[in-house]
Amino acid sequence: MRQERTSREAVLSAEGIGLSRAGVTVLADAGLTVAEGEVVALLGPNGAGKTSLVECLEGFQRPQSGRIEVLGRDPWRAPGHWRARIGAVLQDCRIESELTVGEFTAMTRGYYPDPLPVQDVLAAVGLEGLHRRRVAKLSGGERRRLDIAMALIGRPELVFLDEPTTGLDAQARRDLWEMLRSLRTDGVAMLLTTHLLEEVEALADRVVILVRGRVRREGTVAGLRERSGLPARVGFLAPELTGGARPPALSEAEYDAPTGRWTLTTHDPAEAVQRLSAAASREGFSLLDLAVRTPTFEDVYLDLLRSLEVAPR
Ligand SMILES: Nc1ncnc2c1ncn2[C@@H]1O[C@H](COP(=O)(O)OP(=O)(O)OP(=O)(O)O)[C@@H](O)[C@H]1O
Repeated sequence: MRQERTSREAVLSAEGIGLSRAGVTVLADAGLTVAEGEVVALLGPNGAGKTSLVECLEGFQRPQSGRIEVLGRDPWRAPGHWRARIGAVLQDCRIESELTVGEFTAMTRGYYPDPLPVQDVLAAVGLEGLHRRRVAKLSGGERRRLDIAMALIGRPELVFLDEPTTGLDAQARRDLWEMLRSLRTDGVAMLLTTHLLEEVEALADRVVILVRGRVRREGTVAGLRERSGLPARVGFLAPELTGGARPPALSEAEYDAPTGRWTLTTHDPAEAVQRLSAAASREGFSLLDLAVRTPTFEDVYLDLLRSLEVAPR
């Protein structure tokens, strides 16, 4: 497997991680690295072992085998001041408290040696107007923003983000991505676990794909897309052609009778469009609503999973 590496210093590295629970192999020889200022997305189907791997990296689970180093320490044995250098947005951390947002934030600041000012951290997640609101009264999306604020309040060098934008509306999600990108520019490393492939495209420098406890693919979004070899699709309407007798240029095209739409599958969409235009003027048919659809990262990921799930380990 080709790996795209960075020359920046690794803040997190793990190799050969093996973990079994109740006689079930959850992780087998899993490993990954995250460098300073790098966002790595950990992807995989439900039950692949993502949360278990992240819990090992956070020091909440102890693997039976392998080596982990996070900010220079083994997370399982690391002291309390190590934890203050790390932020975590857990899948289900929904804070419950009778305190107000401002009081809760001020209290959390007390756990860190050099925390952000209350106003700054609340403004960063768009909660500055809710300073006096009780935490228990926040909406789902507002609580998620508070989870994120608490993960960032200690100026972490590394942040674990487990489905960070769950429950956020479209604008809040985009605002959070923007904020995470600026943290990355400041050198903060992030390990992102998500099922939202749009989020991966927006944030991740590198993607690690875990299937049945093993890392099966690693690379950039662009690199994985390039290696996928998936074709593009060129679609159009040609009202003069009803799918019966077809010009030679459309011999390989699919025709969908209900919509009247033709689709050509090709690895060279520019050439296909040129060939179609030439055929259309030669044979006298129109090319309406012409659209070229290149594979999305979701197409690439699903295709990869299909090939990995059927392939032997
Ligand atoms: N304590 C445990 N006892 C038994 N099985 C466990 C235990 N913890 C995890 N597992 C199993 O290990 C596998 C990996 O679980 P994990 O939660 O790490 O997956 P995941 O990739 O995070 O899944 P999801 O995307 O659904 O959150 C699952 O099949 C799960 O049932």
